[in-house]
Amino acid sequence: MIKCGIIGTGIMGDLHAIACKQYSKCELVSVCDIDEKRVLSFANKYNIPKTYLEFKEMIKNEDIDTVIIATPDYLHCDPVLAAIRAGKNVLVEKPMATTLNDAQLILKAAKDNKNLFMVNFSSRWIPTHQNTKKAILNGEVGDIRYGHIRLENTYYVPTKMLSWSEKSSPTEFLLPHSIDLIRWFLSSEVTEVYALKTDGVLRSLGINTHDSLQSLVTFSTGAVINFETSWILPETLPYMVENALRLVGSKGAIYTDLSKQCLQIYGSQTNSPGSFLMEYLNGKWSGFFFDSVCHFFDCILDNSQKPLTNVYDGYKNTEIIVAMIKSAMEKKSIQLPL
Ligand SMILES: NC(=O)C1=CN([C@@H]2O[C@H](COP(=O)(O)OP(=O)(O)OC[C@H]3O[C@@H](n4cnc5c(N)ncnc54)[C@H](OP(=O)(O)O)[C@@H]3O)[C@@H](O)[C@H]2O)C=CC1
Ligand SMILES: O=C1CO[C@H](CO)[C@@H](O)[C@@H]1O
Repeated sequence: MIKCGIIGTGIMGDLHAIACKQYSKCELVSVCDIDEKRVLSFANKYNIPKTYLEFKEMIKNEDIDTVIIATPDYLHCDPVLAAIRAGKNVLVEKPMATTLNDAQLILKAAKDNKNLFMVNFSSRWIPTHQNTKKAILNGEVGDIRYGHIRLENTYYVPTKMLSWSEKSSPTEFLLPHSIDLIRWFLSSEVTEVYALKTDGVLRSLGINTHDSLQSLVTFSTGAVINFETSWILPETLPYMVENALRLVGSKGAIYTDLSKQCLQIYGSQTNSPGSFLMEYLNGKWSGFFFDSVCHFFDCILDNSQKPLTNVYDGYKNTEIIVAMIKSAMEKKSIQLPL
């Protein structure tokens, strides 16, 4: 039986708790948040016996062997290091870290640890992306030569959903998914990035971060992929996440468009509700986020299974994000590794 503790009781903490509760071999033993009212009501909602306001107190206990970290983007490093050093299995939300220094510390700590470490790059569990990977591996489109991937949010995300948006950015919040997918699809590392960002719309609303970033990224195979992200799509869109890609290979091309999630409802309003992150269907929870968390648990219980994403993926991902932001700030191309 996995004995798990969750750090962070926000939007993602909720989904992790639901996944823990549904996984038959996981017991949700403890939960931590800096907000006392929130942690108590969370524990009450999910029937979790122990609550903490300080993650070090929770982690040092022997009553858990596994820790899930769902704190804001810029607050992953300290709980991750504490959990690794205490010998726990660790699942950390994306991005693994937002600075190269934090990513290096985590890489080193996780390499020295025998327990499981996974970064929740949950997009790899989206069936469309699994099939994209399969098609590339089967050689259906030849070698990927160039392409475009975009992942963007409406204003809702930085202005209403996240209380910490100015301590992150669309680049740090959204591009971890796009970067992880393309590294995975191409089985190749980035050698150079050139990025440009736009600024001003969010800052005029008092949110001190950039609005959008576009980056031309060269991979060691020679492929060049254009990454695009933004936090200023209009809220009148029927969905919150714009999500599409096109990869052109030597023998064909792959197109995906997940923005409308195949469901459009035209009632008094236009609506395209998400239907595959995590949904309660036919009496149980399912969806790609649920599948990625279950995969982590499966790997803990069966050590012949290796997690699909590891600390090195997390490290390279942060390195690329840092390089993109540096490139956009300095208006010059950046060679990798940093
Ligand atoms: N894998 C995926 O598909 C997705 C992953 N994410 C990632 O999940 C992470 C969490 O995002 P989200 O749930 O939206 O954020 P939220 O702000 O909703 O939740 C974060 C929670 O962590 C709490 N917190 C902050 N510092 C600490 C601390 N030191 N100890 C314990 N708790 C703390 C916050 O408290 P307070 O509010 O009081 O500061 C808040 O309750 C982010 O890194 C995000 O990028 C997000 C969306 C999808
Ligand atoms: O990680 C993520 C950030 O939030 C987005 C929604 O705004 C998700 O699409 C994405 O999975």
